[in-house]
Amino acid sequence: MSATLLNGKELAAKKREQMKSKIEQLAVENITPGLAVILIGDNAASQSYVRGKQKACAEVGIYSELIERPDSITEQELLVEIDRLNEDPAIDGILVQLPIPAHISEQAVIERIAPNKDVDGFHPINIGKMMTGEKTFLPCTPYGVVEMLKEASIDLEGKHAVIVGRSNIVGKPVGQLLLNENATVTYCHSRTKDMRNLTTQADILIVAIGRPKFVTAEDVKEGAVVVDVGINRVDGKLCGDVDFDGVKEKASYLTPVPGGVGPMTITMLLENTIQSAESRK
Ligand SMILES: Nc1nc2c(c(=O)[nH]1)N[C@@H](CN(C=O)c1ccc(C(=O)N[C@@H](CCC(=O)O)C(=O)O)cc1)CN2
Repeated sequence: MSATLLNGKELAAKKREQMKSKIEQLAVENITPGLAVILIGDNAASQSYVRGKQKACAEVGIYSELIERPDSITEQELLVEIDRLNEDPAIDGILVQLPIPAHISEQAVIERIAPNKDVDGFHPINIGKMMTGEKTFLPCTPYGVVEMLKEASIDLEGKHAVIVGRSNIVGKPVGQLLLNENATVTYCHSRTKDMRNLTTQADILIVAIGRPKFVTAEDVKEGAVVVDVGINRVDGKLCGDVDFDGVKEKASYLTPVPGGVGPMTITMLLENTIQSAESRK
């Protein structure tokens, strides 16, 4: 069997097209959604993701503001910047591009963003709401993963979802979102013993461990749905956390890298920003 590819690039384009009409509706009420992106330092990947966010905003009609600061910025200076944006009525969403320098507390920064402008969905209040199934801003990558599964009409009810990775921005929340969809969820991580015994039981395998080609065909059950959240650069080429060529012969569905989950991350950020602007009404 060769897996059907879950094309995130195509779904992202379709969703962005649909967003344009929502934004036109908001314009009738004199509302232009606004997103502020804070970029610290000169990490090349972060610069590229931020450029992607700005380009996507322009494409659908979201006003975006880029605040660039050097690595030497203090935590206090950054918090003051966030306070200013929290008060700015033209800004519906604020995000600080991660990672940030080690001398700044990531948690302090996340918690300073007003929960009603936290379009990354990282604030503890929004995480709590996600856990209880209340409407809130969902973290963009996990949100994108679930949207891709739904678009392909993949039934999640009662399915065994195994998550490889436990980061705060992907692993933990994607498990929670799948639990909210009535999947049975198991988490694996770097300290898990006999991981293959768990991954081979997965109907749905989500891989976000940050190691190139970590999951191979031997780790996958025949017919499983495999979602690769990894983005690694090896010898100047992008690859995921899944050995694509081997796993595609065993999985029923598989996300490619690039062109899978990545483009959905930015698209769900746009969705959250529009959702925030709609609450101005
Ligand atoms: N504040 C945040 N920081 C980070 C997040 C986040 O959601 N919020 N996620 C990642 C980076 N990220 C968005 O910020 C992101 C990653 C990947 C892509 C993407 O489109 N990837 C492409 C490949 C692009 C390439 O050539 O490198 C793909 O997979 O097809 C978009 C956004 C960490 N930081």
